[in-house]
Amino acid sequence: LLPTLTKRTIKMCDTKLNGKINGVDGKAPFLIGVSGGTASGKSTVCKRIMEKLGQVDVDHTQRQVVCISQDCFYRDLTPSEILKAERGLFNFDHPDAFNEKLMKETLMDILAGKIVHIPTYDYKNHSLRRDEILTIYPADVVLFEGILVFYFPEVRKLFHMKLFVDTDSDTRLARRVPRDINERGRDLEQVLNQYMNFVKPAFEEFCSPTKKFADVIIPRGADNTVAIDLIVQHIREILNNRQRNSEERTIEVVPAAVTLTPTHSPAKRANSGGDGQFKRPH
Ligand SMILES: Nc1ncnc2c1ncn2[C@@H]1O[C@H](COP(=O)(O)OP(=O)(O)O)[C@@H](O)[C@H]1O
Ligand SMILES: O=c1ccn([C@@H]2O[C@H](COP(=O)(O)O)[C@@H](O)[C@H]2O)c(=O)[nH]1
Repeated sequence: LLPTLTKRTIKMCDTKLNGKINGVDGKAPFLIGVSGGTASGKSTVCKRIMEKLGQVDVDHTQRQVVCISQDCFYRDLTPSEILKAERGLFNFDHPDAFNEKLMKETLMDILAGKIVHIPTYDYKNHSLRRDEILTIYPADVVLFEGILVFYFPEVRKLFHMKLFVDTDSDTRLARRVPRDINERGRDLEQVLNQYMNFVKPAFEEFCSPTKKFADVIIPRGADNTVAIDLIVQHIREILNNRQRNSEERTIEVVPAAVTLTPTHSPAKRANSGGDGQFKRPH
C-alpha cells in the first residue's frame, strides 16, 4: 500500500534558518559597500536605509537588512603600537591598520549564507572587544560601511553595489570633533592632532581616490533624502525581483519521512525527467 502523500512546496535551497538561505532563497545576499571620509555620514546613511526598509525594530535574527562596520576589522595592535595609539601616534586611517584577510573571509562567508560572528570595536582602548561579539544572521541585504571598504581590490570586487558618501571636509571635521570627544573618549587637542597628522592625509591618499569605484555618489550624506530614497527604491526592486525568481524556482517534494519507490511517486512523476531526479519547473 502506498502512503497518502502530502505535497509540500519548498524553495530550492530551503534551510534551517527561517526557511531561507541568505534571506533570498538560494541566492547570495545583495552586498552594498558604503564608503566616504570620516564622519561623512556613512553610518547615518546606512541607518536611514534600514529605517526606510522597515528594519530597525525587527529582531536581529529576522532582519532582511543588516549593517556591518569596517571598524570591526581593525587588526590587533602589537604592544608598541598600543603605546603609540595611546599617544595619538598610530595611523588608524592607513590600510595597514586593517585585517584585510579577515574582512574578505567574513564577507565571503556572508555571501555563502553563513552566520558570522564579529567582535565590536572599542575606540577608547583602540582594540577589538572579543567579549562583545556581534552575530550576523543571513540577510537579504548586507551593508558594509567604512573609510576604506573600496580600497582593497579583493574586498571591493565582492560588492554588488558601491555607494560613496561625499560630505565636504569642513563639515566632516566639525562633526568628528564633538563625536570623538563625546563618544570616543578624546580631547580636542588629540582629535585635531590626529586629524592633521593622519586622518586628513590618509583620506587624500587612500579614501578619496576610491570614490571613482562608486556606482552612486551621495553628496551631503543623510541630508540627501532624494538620493537615499532612490537607493532604497533600487534595493526594493532588486529584492522583489529576487523574490519573484525564487518563487518561480519552487518545486514540490515529498516529506522526508515518506519513502517511495520512484515509479510510484505522483510527486516524482510531476517533476521528474524520468531519471528519478526532481526538476525545476520551467
Ligand atoms: N546629516 C547630518 N546632519 C547632522 N549631523 C549628522 C548628519 N549625518 C551625520 N551626523 C553626525 O555626524 C557624526 C558622524 O556621522 P556618522 O554617520 O557616524 O559618520 P561616519 O559613519 O561616516 O563616520 C555623528 O555624530 C552623526 O550623528
Ligand atoms: O582606535 C581607533 C580606531 C579608529 N579611529 C578613527 O576612526 C575613523 C573611522 O571611523 P568613522 O566612523 O568612519 O569616522 C578613522 O578616521 C580613524 O581615525 C580612531 O580614532 N581610533
